[in-house]
Amino acid sequence: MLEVRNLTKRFGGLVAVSDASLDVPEGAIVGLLGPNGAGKTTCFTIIAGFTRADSGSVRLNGQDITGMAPHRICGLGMVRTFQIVQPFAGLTVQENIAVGAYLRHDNRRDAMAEARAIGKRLGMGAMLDRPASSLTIAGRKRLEIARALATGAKLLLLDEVMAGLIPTEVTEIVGIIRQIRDEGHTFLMIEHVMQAVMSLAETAYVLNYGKMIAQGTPRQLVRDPAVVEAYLGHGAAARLQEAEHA
Ligand SMILES: Nc1ncnc2c1ncn2[C@@H]1O[C@H](COP(=O)(O)OP(=O)(O)OP(=O)(O)O)[C@@H](O)[C@H]1O
Repeated sequence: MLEVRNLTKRFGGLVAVSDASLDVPEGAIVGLLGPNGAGKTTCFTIIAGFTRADSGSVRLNGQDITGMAPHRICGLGMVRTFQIVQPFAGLTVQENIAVGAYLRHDNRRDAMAEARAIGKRLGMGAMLDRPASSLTIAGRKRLEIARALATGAKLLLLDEVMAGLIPTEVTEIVGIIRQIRDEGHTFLMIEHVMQAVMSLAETAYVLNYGKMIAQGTPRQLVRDPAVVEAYLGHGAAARLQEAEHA
């Protein structure tokens, strides 16, 4: 469904993303992992059309969307969420979700009806008429997913939707993502919460200093010495093995 090939993005002298490629098959949940500053969010901003890459290409359902504007990409069925969730504080939760729905509905009544249905599906029924400013972090993360879903996009790029949540809230969002996938959606997700990655992603990619250093099942990746060293530093894999055998 999504084919990303050889993306490179420089900020001055810093190569934030370097020749990175990945694939997301339809119906999959794919993880994008890596330590802080590895280039994950920059990859998302390029894929979703918010930044232009210096080189490389992005194809969605076979169509070349490289350099296309975010709203056009969204219209073709792919949308991203943001790590720092910023709802329209003066609008209700339902009105915030409706902002996404206006992409495919040109009148308020239909957009609001769609927003209500999606909010209920995501367990937000009791919050719909409250101002978005009253939501907890967990509520805001749900709202972010709801707003993305309301656009009608089938491929969702989730940027750290579990960050800042307590374990029971993580479990709830994991359940919601699984439910949305079963209803016919596909996910590429940046995630640091390993409990969520382990239980959701069938496959994941690991970025380090902008380069894709590994791909595999989450279980394979946590045992991959290159991945362990990317997170814990040079020599960490050997030290961990020694400690295990001591
Ligand atoms: N607009 C920008 N201008 C200059 N440097 C940038 C810009 N955006 C990102 N960077 C740099 O590019 C590198 C990759 O950043 P990015 O936010 O993509 O990493 P990340 O893997 O998403 O990190 P995190 O897990 O901390 O969110 C970092 O060194 C960052 O400081």
